[in-house]
Amino acid sequence: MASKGFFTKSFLLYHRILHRNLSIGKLYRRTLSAKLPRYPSQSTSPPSFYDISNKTLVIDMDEWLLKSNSIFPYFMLVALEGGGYLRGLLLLFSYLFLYFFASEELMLKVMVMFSFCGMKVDGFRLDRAVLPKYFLENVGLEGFEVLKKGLKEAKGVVCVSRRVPRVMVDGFLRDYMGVKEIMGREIGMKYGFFSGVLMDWNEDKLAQKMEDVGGDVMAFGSCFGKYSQQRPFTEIYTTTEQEKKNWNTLPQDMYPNPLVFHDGRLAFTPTPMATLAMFVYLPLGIVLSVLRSLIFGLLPYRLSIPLSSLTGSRSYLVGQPPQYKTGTNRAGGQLFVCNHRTLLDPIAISAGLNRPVTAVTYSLSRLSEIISPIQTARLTRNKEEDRRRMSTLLARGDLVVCPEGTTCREKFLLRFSPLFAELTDKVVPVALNTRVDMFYGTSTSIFKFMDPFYFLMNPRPEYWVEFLEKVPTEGRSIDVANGIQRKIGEALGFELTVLTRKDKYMMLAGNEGIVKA
Ligand SMILES: O=P(O)(O)OC[C@H](O)CO
Repeated sequence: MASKGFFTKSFLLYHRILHRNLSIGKLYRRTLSAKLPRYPSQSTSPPSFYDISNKTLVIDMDEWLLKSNSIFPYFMLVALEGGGYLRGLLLLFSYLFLYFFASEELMLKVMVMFSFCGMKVDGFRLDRAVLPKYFLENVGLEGFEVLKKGLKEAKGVVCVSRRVPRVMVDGFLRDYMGVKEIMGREIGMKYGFFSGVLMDWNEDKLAQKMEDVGGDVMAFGSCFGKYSQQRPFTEIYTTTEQEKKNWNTLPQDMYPNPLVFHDGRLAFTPTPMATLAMFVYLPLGIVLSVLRSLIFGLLPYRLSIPLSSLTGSRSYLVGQPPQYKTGTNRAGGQLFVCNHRTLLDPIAISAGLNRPVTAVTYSLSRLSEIISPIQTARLTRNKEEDRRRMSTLLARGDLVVCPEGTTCREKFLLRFSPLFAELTDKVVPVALNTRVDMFYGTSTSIFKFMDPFYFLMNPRPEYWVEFLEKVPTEGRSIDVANGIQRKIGEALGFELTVLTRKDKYMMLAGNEGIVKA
């Protein structure tokens, strides 16, 4: 009897909490939007946005900066990239289940729980390595203009994330938007792990922060309760999701800091439906990946290229591959110098030439070496030793070198290490590009050996190979290397940088990317 009473009470309590979450949460949002003045979406700047030198801007990231209010994809990225497929699947099912009856707050708490519970705090880098790309792709130009003006002219700018926890937005706001004052909800931690419990929003902390920064406060996106009651804001601007649909997306060339590096396997925004589609496709993707690996590993190119195109992959050869001819070089073979998109670059070049080549690498897993259809040789990062190894290989036949030393996913070229220019009289620059639609075939994680399989797991992976005019290697090797970087950059329309492998690994993985020889 007692237990029956207990269950009845528990059920009623559960029902009351659910009902409160369900109705109050939604009502609050409606009242909030209805009360506040709207920022007309067709206007390029808010009405009295002239002199803001004595003002503090409080910008709600979710409501004002981002175009779409849907935050599920960011949690799915954390779950999949930080936890794995099982965690992703749990998050997806719980979301789909709760979608029809839970309040926004309840959904948020569940998403945080499934994405973070048990994840290590130390070394959590998803906010810097993975999430910024997706936030950037969702920034509305109109909202961004306000932030940009604020950062340039206002007394202070505080960016607030009321829904997405601070630990997820910090890297994006700090590294890519240039915001220094960031406030968001915290996630509980215990013994160095995230507990997955989402803490309540701390209005007092925000009020204190605004007091510290000083000046009149202008709010964008949402009203900030306590503070505005004590000291009314000078202006409040809000907008609706419907209005934001008409906003423009921030173009890539307007990113305050360019997105050169990012990590993570997913190459699409994991909305609930897109994630579901990926899970359904996954078994077929694995079969395709194995099949394509076997095709390229066992068959000659004249058969493997048409056969793999039957499986959906595409390769394009632009320009005429150089004729097989030795003599002009001091060494025996030709030296092909390419930009680096994936581990499969040398194979793509070999297929374009329709003859075997040797590839030099810095960090190839044993598995990749074993299954590689072309010969590979390791470099050591010791200049003299690498020069000796490359010269020996070049004397034996054609050699492919990727002087960037690491892959780059975006339209940028990293610094070209000049050692290759000291080996031979002429080199053949090769411009490479790839396209993936579901998974990236590169990573900085410990599962790097899976990189080529992920590339081949895409429904329609694509490779472009363009052989450029031979270039003489006269003059200083660094000038030759820069000249070839420029030529490849022009061919691809990519931007040149002086960034290195070390820069990439420091940013994405927190190490220098050094692999034992
Ligand atoms: O895995 P990445 O992107 O560091 O590139 C690996 C290169 O192939 C090293 O030679």
